[in-house]
Amino acid sequence: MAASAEAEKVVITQPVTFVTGNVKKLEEVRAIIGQSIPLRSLKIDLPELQGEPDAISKEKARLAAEKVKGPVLVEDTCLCYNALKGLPGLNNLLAAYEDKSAYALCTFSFALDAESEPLTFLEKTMGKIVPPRGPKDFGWDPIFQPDGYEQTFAEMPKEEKNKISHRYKALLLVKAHFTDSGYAFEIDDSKKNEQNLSDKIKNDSSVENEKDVSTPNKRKREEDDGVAEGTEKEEVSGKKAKVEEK
Ligand SMILES: O=c1[nH]c(=O)c2ncn([C@@H]3O[C@H](COP(=O)(O)OP(=O)(O)OP(=O)(O)O)[C@@H](O)[C@H]3O)c2[nH]1
Ligand SMILES: [Mg+2]
Repeated sequence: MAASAEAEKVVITQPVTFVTGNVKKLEEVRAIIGQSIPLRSLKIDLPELQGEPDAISKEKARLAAEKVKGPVLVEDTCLCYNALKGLPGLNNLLAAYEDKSAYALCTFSFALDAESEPLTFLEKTMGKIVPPRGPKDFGWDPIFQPDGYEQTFAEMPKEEKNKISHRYKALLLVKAHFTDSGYAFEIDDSKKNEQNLSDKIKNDSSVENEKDVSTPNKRKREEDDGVAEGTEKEEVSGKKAKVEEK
């Protein structure tokens, strides 16, 4: 168990593990959260789930908490087109529609442990789809221009995107929850400097490296997102990995 209830406060004895395979996301989450929540990261394979964003996110958090055996944060983001009734879709599908408005939807879920009901935090940033402008190193950033701005997310300095993005707004809710919840982090000195859970990962089959089980499409997306093989060694070391038992 990562946490135990004590009168009003909940003691958390290990950093929150942000489970993601996306290095660009991780960079932004780290920049936005700063030192406000003790955080480490882990890339593990979780099934691609179908359904409503909050239900998908909760289930993803539950599965992640089972594997990590401690508090986890997970995130899913999609670009939703109003012309397609909020459905995520491909950019060229939108060419047939006059309405280019869209929103970036970001859903975080936090689970204290595998037994606790995950909490979900959802936010959006409104904007429109434009022909690509700016660096192409993060997903759809070049084609999304937020309302009130002349630049696409890709053209903006990172600090600017991180002040207005879907991810920033959703993380504000996460941070507010941590402030209000009475969580008390009491982390061993040995765990304090642990940036990535991979520091503690050993060879085993219970947590697979995502790269081993990627489908070709997922691998293509990972390459687009800059997390293809060899670019994220600090996140997961070894072919197969296991979270060390507490
Ligand atoms: O231009 C972008 N700006 C963003 O701010 C952003 N956030 C996510 N994405 C992309 O949307 C797809 C599904 O995202 P997604 O939430 O399923 O992520 P993922 O599967 O890559 O990682 P994870 O689920 O392991 O955390 C992936 O291609 C992500 O790269 C973004 N693209
Ligand atoms: Mg995903």
